[in-house]
Amino acid sequence: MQNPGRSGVKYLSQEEAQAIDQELFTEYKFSVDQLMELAGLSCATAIAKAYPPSSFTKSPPAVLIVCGPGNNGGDGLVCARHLKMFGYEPSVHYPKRPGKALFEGLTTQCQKMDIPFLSEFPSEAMLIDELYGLVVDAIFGFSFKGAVREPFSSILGTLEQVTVPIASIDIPSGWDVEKGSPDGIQPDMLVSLTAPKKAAQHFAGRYHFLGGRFVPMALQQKYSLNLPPYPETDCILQLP
Ligand SMILES: NC(=O)C1=CN([C@@H]2O[C@H](COP(=O)(O)OP(=O)(O)OC[C@H]3O[C@@H](n4cnc5c(N)ncnc54)[C@H](O)[C@@H]3O)[C@@H](O)[C@H]2O)[C@H](O)CC1
Ligand SMILES: [K+]
Repeated sequence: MQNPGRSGVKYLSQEEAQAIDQELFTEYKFSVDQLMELAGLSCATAIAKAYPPSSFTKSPPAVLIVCGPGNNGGDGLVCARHLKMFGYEPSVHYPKRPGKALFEGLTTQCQKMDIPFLSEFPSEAMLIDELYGLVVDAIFGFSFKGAVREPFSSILGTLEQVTVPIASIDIPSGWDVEKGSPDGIQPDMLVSLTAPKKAAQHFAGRYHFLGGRFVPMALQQKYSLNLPPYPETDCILQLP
């Protein structure tokens, strides 16, 4: 059944998001690193559009990127690398690292670009507000389920109190993928990848972007995604 949002675009259930993801890999033969690169680049591009370095009150424009244990965290690492290329000063916190070559490679790339990895998460929201102009939430994506486990419950508790804007990749972390979470973090930006998930209907921040311009038309049609056209060669588009 279609579930069109304000722009006519379909909002996906958790099951649909995972099915499309699987089909991209098994039927369409994309590799995870290919799509992750495009996803992370989309997020960095959306950030650069909404929060250009000149809009930061401090120079250099410092960004804290919090990465989780799955592919959403991988998108965060790619995003950090592109933000550095775009002139930002990213720092990464990556407390639960999967022992897989893909993530180890992305971590090394960041380290070799002098992106610091913080071993401790700043315990006070005030400290984050002082040191950074933006937080990127790359903790959980569409596979999140149940109550948040440590260390991410403490991290999200702190992020609920920060006053600098939060940019969430794909889903605001800690939110139920379909129902959202009124008490959770309230990001200022959401970059929905492939298509927005149902939780995005509860997003109340200023910037909602669609990114991940990699879904072949046949797959878009199969799932009735009804995606608006991306402008020219852009990898992102802003949703109303
Ligand atoms: N097709 C696309 O659009 C693409 C999207 N990408 C990104 O990938 C994520 C989905 O990645 P996945 O690895 O399936 O899952 P998550 O990152 O959401 O997290 C899984 C990870 O988290 C752990 N976990 C789950 N629930 C909890 C909990 N309650 N507490 C603590 N930990 C939890 C779980 O054990 C796993 O370790 C998608 O959203 C996009 O961001 C791809 O990059 C490209 C294709
Ligand atoms: K997220």
